[in-house]
Amino acid sequence: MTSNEPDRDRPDGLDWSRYETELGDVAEVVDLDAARERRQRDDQADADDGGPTLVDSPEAQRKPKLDRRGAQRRPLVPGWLRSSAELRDAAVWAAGYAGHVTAYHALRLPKYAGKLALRAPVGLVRSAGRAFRWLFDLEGEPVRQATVRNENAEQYLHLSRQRDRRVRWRGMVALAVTVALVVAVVAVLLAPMWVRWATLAALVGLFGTFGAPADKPLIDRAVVGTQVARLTSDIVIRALSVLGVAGINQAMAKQGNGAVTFPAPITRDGPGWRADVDLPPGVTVGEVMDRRDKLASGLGRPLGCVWPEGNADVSPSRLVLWVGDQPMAASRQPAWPLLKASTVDMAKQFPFGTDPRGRIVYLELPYTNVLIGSIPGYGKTAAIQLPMLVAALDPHAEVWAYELKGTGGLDPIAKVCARYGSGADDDTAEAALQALRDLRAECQQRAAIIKKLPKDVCPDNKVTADLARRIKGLHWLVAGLDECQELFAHPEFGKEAGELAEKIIKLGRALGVILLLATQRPDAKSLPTGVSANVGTRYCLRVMGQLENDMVLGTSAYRNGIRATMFAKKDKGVGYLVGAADEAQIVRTFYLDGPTVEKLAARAYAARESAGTLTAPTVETPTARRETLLEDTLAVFRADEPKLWAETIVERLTALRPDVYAELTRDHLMAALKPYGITTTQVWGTDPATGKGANRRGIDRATVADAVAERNRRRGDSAA
Ligand SMILES: Nc1ncnc2c1ncn2[C@@H]1O[C@H](COP(=O)(O)OP(=O)(O)OP(=O)(O)O)[C@@H](O)[C@H]1O
Repeated sequence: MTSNEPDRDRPDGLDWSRYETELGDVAEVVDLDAARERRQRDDQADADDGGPTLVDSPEAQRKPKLDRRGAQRRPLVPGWLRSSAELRDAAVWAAGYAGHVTAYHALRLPKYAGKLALRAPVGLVRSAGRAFRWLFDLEGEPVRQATVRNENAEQYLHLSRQRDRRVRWRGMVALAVTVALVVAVVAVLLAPMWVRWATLAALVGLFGTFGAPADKPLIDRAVVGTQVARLTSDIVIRALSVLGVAGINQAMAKQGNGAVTFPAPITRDGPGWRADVDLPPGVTVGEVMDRRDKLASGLGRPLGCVWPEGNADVSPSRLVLWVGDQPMAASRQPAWPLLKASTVDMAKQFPFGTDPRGRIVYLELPYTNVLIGSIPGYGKTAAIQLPMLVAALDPHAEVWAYELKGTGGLDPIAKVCARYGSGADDDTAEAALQALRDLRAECQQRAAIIKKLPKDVCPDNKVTADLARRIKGLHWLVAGLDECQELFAHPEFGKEAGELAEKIIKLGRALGVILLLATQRPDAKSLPTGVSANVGTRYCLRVMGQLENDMVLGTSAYRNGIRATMFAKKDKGVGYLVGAADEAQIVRTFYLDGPTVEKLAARAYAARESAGTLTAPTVETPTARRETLLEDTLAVFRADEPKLWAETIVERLTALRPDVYAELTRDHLMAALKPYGITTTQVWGTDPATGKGANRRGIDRATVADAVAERNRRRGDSAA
């Protein structure tokens, strides 16, 4: 054996003879054929005794073939050109942009003209100077001087001759130009006045341009664009490496940047960049989505620009990363395409929002139910309002709405609702429960109607768009319950409401009854599992935990990487939409402010009026009633009555003005007084019929008196 110790006995420290002997022992002459045979025998023996065998067949080791049948075909025409709404939006943008730039510069024309006039003398002198240098070939002067300094007579002579030749023919050209100029000047002087002015303007423009300082452009910038960094594979890999995902880090430690692969080129996709990424084996897209903020930090972009999504059809580790030029919440959203519509066909899909790439996302109401959830203040009411407005704009659809928080979020559409209730009190909850009971009964009636229809009219045993329009009792019926947790978690009505809602969701779908639910508390108590498990379309805005996420979006949604927990504080109106398409989509709803909703509701009201489908609105009060209601309500209180039951007020009002208040009900009264800030309280009183005392909904006289005073004050202000 060799040793690392040097030989102490020899002067050079090496025992050569020992090394030779050792080498002789190990080195042998190999017979190649014999060795090959031996190896084959050994392999066979290994296989026979269960030793290592080759497990990958030659086919398996070959590079995978491109599966042309299963390959995804790229669209011939880009998406924005295929969608008329997006095309219109792009055209409107282009026209608006061109219009802005034109108007901007048109306004500044006098400024540009003044600048040109100031710069023209400098331009004239510069042009004359250039002409002079050209005429006398002054560019060659330094070279000629150099030949003089070097005393190179032959070279100097050659250059001088060349210069003389040049100056001669350039002189002739200059003479011709001068003559032409003189003729032109005379012609202009003899021409009409406008030609003279036009020539002067052209000359000022020409010399003004020549006279411009290099660092001061003539025209101002009409638009200031922001530079957006390109997304490259290096940037994506760097961002993934800082996420702190153990699987990515380990794979990168072994394979370097090759641990993350890109199955398709990084491309521009809408107003942003799209990167398809294959994460290292064992890493799921969910792990990346959980760290969206770190990803954004690694990419160096605002959080609202970074939208990681999964493509579970390919693999749980296929990440589709879209990085927008602008944060989604800040980017301009097109106007709701139905803003100008006077009527809508509810059977057709309607625009619900836009995805991060700015494309419109559609939702279909028939044959589905909708569940919307989020923590408070992230856009549930705004989201539920859209399908309700669509239903309202279809004059043949019936709309019921209950808003159980009492903030009046759905008040603007109240007048087109066949049933409406708003309040955080037991009465409104009871009214909503009654509505569910009636919906359940409605489902049974509809089932009976459908059963009687001949097969050729109703082959699928379900309400179709045609049947909804033609057959009495089969029209679309859309019922919305905003803040439905108040009903489902109600100690008295909750259980029954949950059971009814589940039945309606299961049955109503095919019968033209569509339930829309919005909740800010998606937990087991406030959202019965039977309801959350059966809803077809789900929209989840920001939530804080996995449980709420899965209650709204469906079991395993969180595990599959569909996580509404990743939405940040600024992502108002942004949520995951599941059930509207094959894939879960990130959608920002179209936001309509109060006055816009009022306008649309007024249009829906008019459409219903002309179609004759206005079902006795519960809130609408005749003009006469609206004018006098406050004073009349105050008048029916006797001086010794600080509070009265609502039904007593209704009785007295009807007695006071039978023509105006003949059809007034307790709910009408409440709804009509609500805009004045008058709400109900529990009032103790005695029932004149039975003589028994009871606690019922009533009104405080002082609040009515305050409302009258406030209204009079406002009228006084506006008159002044
Ligand atoms: N699509 C949207 N785009 C932009 N902002 C939105 C959008 N939707 C909602 N918002 C903003 O979020 C605010 C809250 O919306 P909304 O009242 O619908 O929330 P909510 O979840 O119903 O609240 P709460 O639970 O308190 O009733 C709105 O006032 C609006 O400023």
